[in-house]
Amino acid sequence: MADKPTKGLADVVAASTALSDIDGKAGRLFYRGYDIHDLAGRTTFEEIAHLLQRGKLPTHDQLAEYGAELARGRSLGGLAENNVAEIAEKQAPMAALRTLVSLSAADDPDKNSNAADANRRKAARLTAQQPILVAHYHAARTGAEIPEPDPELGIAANFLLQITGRRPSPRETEIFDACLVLHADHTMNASTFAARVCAATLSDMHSAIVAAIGTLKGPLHGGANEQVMRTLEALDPSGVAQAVRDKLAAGEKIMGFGHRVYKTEDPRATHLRRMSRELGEASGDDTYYRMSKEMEEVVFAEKGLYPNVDFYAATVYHYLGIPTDLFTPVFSVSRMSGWTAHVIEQHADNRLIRPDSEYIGERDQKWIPIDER
Ligand SMILES: CC(=O)SCCNC(=O)CCNC(=O)[C@H](O)C(C)(C)COP(=O)(O)OP(=O)(O)OC[C@H]1O[C@@H](n2cnc3c(N)ncnc32)[C@H](O)[C@@H]1OP(=O)(O)O
Ligand SMILES: O=C([O-])CC(=O)C(=O)O
Repeated sequence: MADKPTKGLADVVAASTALSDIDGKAGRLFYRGYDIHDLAGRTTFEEIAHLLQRGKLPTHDQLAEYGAELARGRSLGGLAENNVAEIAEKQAPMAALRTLVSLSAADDPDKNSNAADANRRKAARLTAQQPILVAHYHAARTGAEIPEPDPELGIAANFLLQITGRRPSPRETEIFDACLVLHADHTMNASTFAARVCAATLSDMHSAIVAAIGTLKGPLHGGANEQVMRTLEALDPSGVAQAVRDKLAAGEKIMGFGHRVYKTEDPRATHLRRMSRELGEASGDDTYYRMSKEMEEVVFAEKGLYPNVDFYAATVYHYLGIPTDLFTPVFSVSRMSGWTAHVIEQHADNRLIRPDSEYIGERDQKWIPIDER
């Protein structure tokens, strides 16, 4: 046993996985051995969810079958559906999703089983339901009519349709699909680790996903994409460089920069930067893209830090018309495919995850009766 803990478990190998792999020095990411650069823009999110949850990139027939399973699985359980309005009144989006997924467990036909086939079915249902939960939440708080999912469209296009009320263009769909592909899995990130710790007690998949959602929510993890947009909105476009230098000088962290594993450019940021630029230019006002580029240059010059996946995702989502407080929920729509695959993997070859701790408190304390303390 190591004598000293590694703060934040940095560099500790906490699990074996066949799902994703990162080369942090070279800036490379693989899903089941496929380079993310070969997948983004060429495969749909549904294909990636199939790859992660079912082990292989699907054939046309397998994809049609999986797509039908997703379509059947997206109806929300009565408990979640009947309570979404009150939840939307009282909870911010990520807290609401945590609650709604917990409620949806009650209506899942496989809720009492961790068997492999039950887990596979639950993984598909959770993946299908997450975008619908976000859309229902958004409709409940805005009072908007939620368009029915179009059976001709995939998860990416249907999500944009339901959130914006407008049918996305083919290029917008392609870009958003690529975003979902890019966020699907990422080795032992904090939310996935939380899911695996929960699953390793032989608790059920919904409980593990609730743990994961609560973990993704934090601004040091998935919550950073929303904070990136809030930072951009608060900055004066003509004073970006100085404002960033001032924040750094004051010891503030700049959201969307830095990563535990990547020591060079995050390969996903390369795609997201390009997409942000394209959408910004197409919108006729690429101010936020240009501000982001300037921030990137200053943060690199001052701290040698690279943008992570959350940085350019923020402006991409903004240009796609997604409300800022739904950016982290969008992350959860994608990462659901990876989380559920990790729960399947954990249950298939399980051992309780229970690390040790270093005791740093007082020792040899003398007990004193309460009246004498
Ligand atoms: C999907 C994702 O989860 S991607 C990450 C999303 N999170 C963010 O964008 C939040 C901002 N970034 C960060 O807080 C960190 O870089 C993390 C959480 C991503 C990684 O954290 P760690 O590996 O623990 O690195 P840690 O926070 O210890 O940073 C190391 C050093 O770099 C500095 N640093 C790291 N990130 C940043 C940042 N974004 N801005 C300014 N300084 C930073 C730290 O202050 C620290 O400096 P010090 O050694 O002088 O104290
Ligand atoms: O891997 C991490 O630490 C954070 C994460 O989820 C990602 O970058 O996608």
